[in-house]
Amino acid sequence: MTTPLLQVDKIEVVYKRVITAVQGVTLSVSDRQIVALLGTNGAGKTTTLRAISGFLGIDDARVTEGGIGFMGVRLENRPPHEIAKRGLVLVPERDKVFPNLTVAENLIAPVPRAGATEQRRQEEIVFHFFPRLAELRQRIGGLLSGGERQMLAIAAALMCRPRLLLIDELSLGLAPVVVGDLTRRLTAIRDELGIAILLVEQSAATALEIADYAYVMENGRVVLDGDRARLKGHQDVQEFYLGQTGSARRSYRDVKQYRRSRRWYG
Ligand SMILES: Nc1ncnc2c1ncn2[C@@H]1O[C@H](COP(=O)(O)OP(=O)(O)OP(=O)(O)O)[C@@H](O)[C@H]1O
Repeated sequence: MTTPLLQVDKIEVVYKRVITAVQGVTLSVSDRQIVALLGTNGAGKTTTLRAISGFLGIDDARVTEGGIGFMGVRLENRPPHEIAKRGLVLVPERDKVFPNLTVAENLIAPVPRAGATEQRRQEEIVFHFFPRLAELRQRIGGLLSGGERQMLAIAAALMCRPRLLLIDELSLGLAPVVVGDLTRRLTAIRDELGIAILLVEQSAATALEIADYAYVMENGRVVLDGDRARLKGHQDVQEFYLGQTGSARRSYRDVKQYRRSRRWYG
């Protein structure tokens, strides 16, 4: 069996020394794989992504148990710039682009020390996947639509030549047609550049369109995982995350508690 690119092993994350947000989370991403992290509000998805990308410190949080390995190197509690330098780049949920910089300036902002030739070469690659951004080169970030902003954020991350792209909430606030367009481009980026992607999503329907494998989190733990086919066919996922209700209406809580006790103890 090949070693995964990213291996998160039983991590616990604690905010402000008292609030445990993530407990015993184990997940892995292999080379060229698209993996989704699903779950409702407060499940611990963003915290997990921040733990992987090193952005816990700004919220006074730490990985207090377990470990995070990336290409054989332990990265838990390392600073974000060190993690990014190793090829693990985050597209955050908020503050994705610099509103006062143009698209072109936003693109070179993450790689200020790269030479002009290298910057142009990377820009060409980025414009191949997002031709719309080439048309918008001189537009300032603050005037872009939500979809264009998401494109620019992914493009700026690509300028750093990542091995693994971490995307927090790809679809949030975007129209389905825009999301469909973005997911097709992400698949192309994976196929053509061989970049692996870890995607945090509240919309299971979006994530399961493109993910090879997915984990479902609840209350800081992974409660379910499997390949796309398994999760799409799983009754809990269909009912509570894909919104396909069965004939008998049951309460979310009752069904979940019954299933979970069956899964864990039965
Ligand atoms: N800065 C913080 N300080 C204290 N607790 C926090 C902080 N950020 C998140 N938490 C707590 O950690 C838990 C997990 O939150 P997290 O944001 O990781 O969930 P999520 O699955 O990403 O949800 P959402 O989709 O709403 O962002 C929640 O209980 C939340 O209250």
